Amino acid sequence: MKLPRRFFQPLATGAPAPFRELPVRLERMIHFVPPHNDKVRARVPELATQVDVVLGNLEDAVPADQKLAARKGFIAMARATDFAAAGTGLWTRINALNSPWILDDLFEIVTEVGDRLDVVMVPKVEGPWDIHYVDQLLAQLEARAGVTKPILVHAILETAEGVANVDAIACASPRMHGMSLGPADLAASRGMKTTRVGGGHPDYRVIADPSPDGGPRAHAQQDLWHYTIARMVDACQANGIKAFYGPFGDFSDAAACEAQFRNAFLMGCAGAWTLHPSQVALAKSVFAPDPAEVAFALRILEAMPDGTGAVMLDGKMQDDATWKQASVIVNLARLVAAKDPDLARSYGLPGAAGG
Ligand SMILES: CC(C)(COP(=O)(O)OP(=O)(O)OC[C@H]1O[C@@H](n2cnc3c(N)ncnc32)[C@H](O)[C@@H]1OP(=O)(O)O)[C@@H](O)C(=O)NCCC(=O)NCCSC(=O)C[C@](C)(O)C(=O)O
Ligand SMILES: [Mg+2]
Repeated sequence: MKLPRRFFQPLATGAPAPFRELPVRLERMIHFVPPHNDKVRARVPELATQVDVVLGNLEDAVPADQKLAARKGFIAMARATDFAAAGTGLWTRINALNSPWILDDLFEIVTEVGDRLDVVMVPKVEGPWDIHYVDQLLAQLEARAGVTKPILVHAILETAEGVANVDAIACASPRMHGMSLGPADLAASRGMKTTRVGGGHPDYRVIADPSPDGGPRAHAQQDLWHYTIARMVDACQANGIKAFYGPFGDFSDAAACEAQFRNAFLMGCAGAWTLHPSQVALAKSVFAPDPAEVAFALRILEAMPDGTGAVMLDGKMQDDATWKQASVIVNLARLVAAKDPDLARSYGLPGAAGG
């Protein structure tokens, strides 16, 4: 273990000092763009005004013979749009650490557009050693390219070993931005018997006891991802970083996507991935608090100005702990309101222009 005093020191001479606190940003959706696809890439300037994060994907879903085109396409799209001015994050998902592409992914991207890049998403992270490797390499490349803002690292939790090491991954470096669930690779790694990208399975359920009359037995489908999301959220929140639900692959089933996103939101996740334009509106509506919840949370804060004591609101006891829950909701609502004038109005909170 590194000594605490050395934790925040840059890992290369000339590299920027790591952030002490994560920049506070609204990240309801991480929108995946295939950068080798010229048609989709042409839409990026418009997308940048509609989503919170644009991610250029270099890893799975990019054919092996298109890997170099995807990397070049990402560099071109990073240059073509001023994401920072739009208040939109620019991320890339690099290839896996054991692949033939990762070194050039990082070398070329940090050298060419490192000053525009907010976060590098690292797939198939198995343990803190993977984060240490990327951390050191990024510091060397930042120093060489003269990058002044530290590039953050986001891990995908998508192997059984990664889940076993989730706590150590979350605190492996001050560069850690957060983590996302990778349900497809995780299913394969665990030997789960599914063929889906996220979401539930009709056979994963509990059923009621047989009834004496032999009638049909009630049953309820359970959430295959509950355990992993809970572990991920605890590991992330304990270390002051953010947890995200990952992808939902059935674009035709908006209701199931919404339910999975909402469970993750209620459990503590900050956002989810959007792989198709149809999922953007879903993520926007799910990962912002409900106006009625915000109104009630504001009443709690108002009723307990210093956050201590016990009061009754509508027959419900409020105390220091519900005040903290209310603060989580109101702080998120303020972040959303600053970006979304319609929601600002429905929350009764000041928007970007202060009105
Ligand atoms: C699946 C695909 C090929 C279907 O693309 P399509 O063109 O066949 O679909 P469409 O329904 O016909 O598309 C409608 C329109 O939207 C456009 N479009 C379509 N997608 C996008 C997009 N993302 N962003 C912006 N625009 C998009 C598309 O170009 C088209 O435009 P048009 O109306 O002008 O013709 C396409 O949606 C796509 O490439 N999406 C991203 C896929 C991806 O990144 N997958 C990897 C992440 S999931 C993962 O890796 C797992 C994980 C974590 O690792 C683990 O669990 O293990
Ligand atoms: Mg994967």
